Amino acid sequence: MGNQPMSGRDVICTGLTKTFVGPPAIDAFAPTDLTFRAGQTTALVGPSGCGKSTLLKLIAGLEVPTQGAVMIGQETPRDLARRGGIGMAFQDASLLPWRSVRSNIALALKLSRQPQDSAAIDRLITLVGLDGFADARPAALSGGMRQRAAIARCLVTSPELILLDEPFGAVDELTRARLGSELPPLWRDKGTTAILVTHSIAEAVTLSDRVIVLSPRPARIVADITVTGRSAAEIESGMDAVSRNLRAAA
Ligand SMILES: Nc1ncnc2c1ncn2[C@@H]1O[C@H](COP(=O)(O)OP(=O)(O)OP(=O)(O)O)[C@@H](O)[C@H]1O
Repeated sequence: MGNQPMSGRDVICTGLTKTFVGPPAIDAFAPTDLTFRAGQTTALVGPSGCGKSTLLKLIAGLEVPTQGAVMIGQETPRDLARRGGIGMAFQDASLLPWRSVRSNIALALKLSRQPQDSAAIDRLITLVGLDGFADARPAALSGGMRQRAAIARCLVTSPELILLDEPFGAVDELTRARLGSELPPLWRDKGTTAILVTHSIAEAVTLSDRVIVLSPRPARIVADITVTGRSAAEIESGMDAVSRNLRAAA
């Protein structure tokens, strides 16, 4: 958490499509225009297999669109990722198995050419509830602990854009609730743009400013819901709108 984030810019998807050539050939999306606003947290929800993770990977620069483009200002995702501007925590956590938790997090700083900041690393390790496991290797952690280490790794560089795929999928309910309330302010306060994929309607609404509901594959946007606030009534009304639209799209 050493550096200030790069100035926030919208993430703009224009005419995006993705077809996996197969066999079988799979159209993951209908042509999609979508702008993720700088500094906002947006959740993507939709039925299993509709293309949420594919969209996240296109925005990460890990997949190449069949048509269309993703741009962040004048930069492609690959440009931004190359200079450490994208933090990712994907389902498989992808920590380096031979490195400890601390050293995996430190590596993210090194790769984005930022100074090592052991106090910031320790603070994040505490925040994600991994005190006592800083020197443990990933194999000695549970799936949920690995996910939390990946989230700490993704936040340590203060990237302009963070991408979270089922960030709390393997985490128990209590930890999920704690992380859900303690982590988002960390990126919100820095003006970070965040995009997350989740199957949990409650998680989508409580973590985000906006929820995009996608149809079954090939995914198209069926609803774009603004979460108006964090009061119980506002959260419930957001959850109601998301679940109504999910049912209607099914
Ligand atoms: N590398 C790939 N090669 C071929 N097909 C793929 C590939 N990645 C994803 N797909 C297909 O694209 C479709 C969308 O997959 P994706 O993982 O994006 O869905 P999702 O909405 O994230 O699903 P879930 O909610 O189950 O994680 C699926 O039919 C999947 O089989």
